[in-house]
Amino acid sequence: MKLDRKSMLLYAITDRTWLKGTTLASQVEDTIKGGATFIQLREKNMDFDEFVTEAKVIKEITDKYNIPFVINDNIDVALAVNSDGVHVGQDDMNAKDVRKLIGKDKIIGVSVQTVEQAILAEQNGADYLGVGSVFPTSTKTDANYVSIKQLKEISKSISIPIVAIGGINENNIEKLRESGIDGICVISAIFSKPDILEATKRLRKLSEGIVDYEI
Ligand SMILES: Cc1ncc(COP(=O)(O)OP(=O)(O)O)c(N)n1
Ligand SMILES: Cc1nc(C(=O)O)sc1CCOP(=O)(O)O
Repeated sequence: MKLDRKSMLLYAITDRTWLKGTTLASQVEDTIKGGATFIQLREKNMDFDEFVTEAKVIKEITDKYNIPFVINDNIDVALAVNSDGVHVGQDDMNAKDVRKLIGKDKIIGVSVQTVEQAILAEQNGADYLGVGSVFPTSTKTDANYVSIKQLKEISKSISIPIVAIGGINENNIEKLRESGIDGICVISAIFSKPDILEATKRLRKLSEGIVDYEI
């Protein structure tokens, strides 16, 4: 799948913390109906078989709506379900080695916190970058803070699309205007909400207002 910059607009990462009797699949479908443009399946405590089973279910939904779907960290799961790609962090395999495993047509996203990491990730063949944490977050306890100034420097230093991540919500998204990002990436601002579809709709409208390309 070729990555369209506009598909970065509202990037949702899954989290089962707030399932509240429903399924992750129905939550993912709600967020897509509300306007999410990209889905990442992030599972930190799941064995391979269960992860693959879950990923297949989510992929059916993202395929139905033609939304890019990547797997967090686990390249074997990405290969097993033929996801559109993978997202890796600084402590994971680098993009060059990931590319050798998943092939030239897949999407590789890389998390970065510095200009140096961003330039290297682009040189290594990353298709997009996730930059954060731009605000305090309780979703990822080991996240490193990246200022808006650093975010702007990173966006100026590379030509691949970037999303900001970490603690972004309806009240602070405006601070990301003119930071050079192609979209926002959120977990709790969508999945912790009682009405995921409506929360996504509001974030979608707000994210359309802060990016500098035509929707
Ligand atoms: C789009 C996006 N950006 C950043 C991250 C964080 O990735 P990483 O640093 O590997 O941390 P974990 O998500 O693995 O805890 C991400 N997942 N997605
Ligand atoms: C998964 C993740 N990565 C981050 C990074 O800084 O790289 S922050 C983060 C958590 C994002 O969740 P929320 O939108 O609930 O703050």
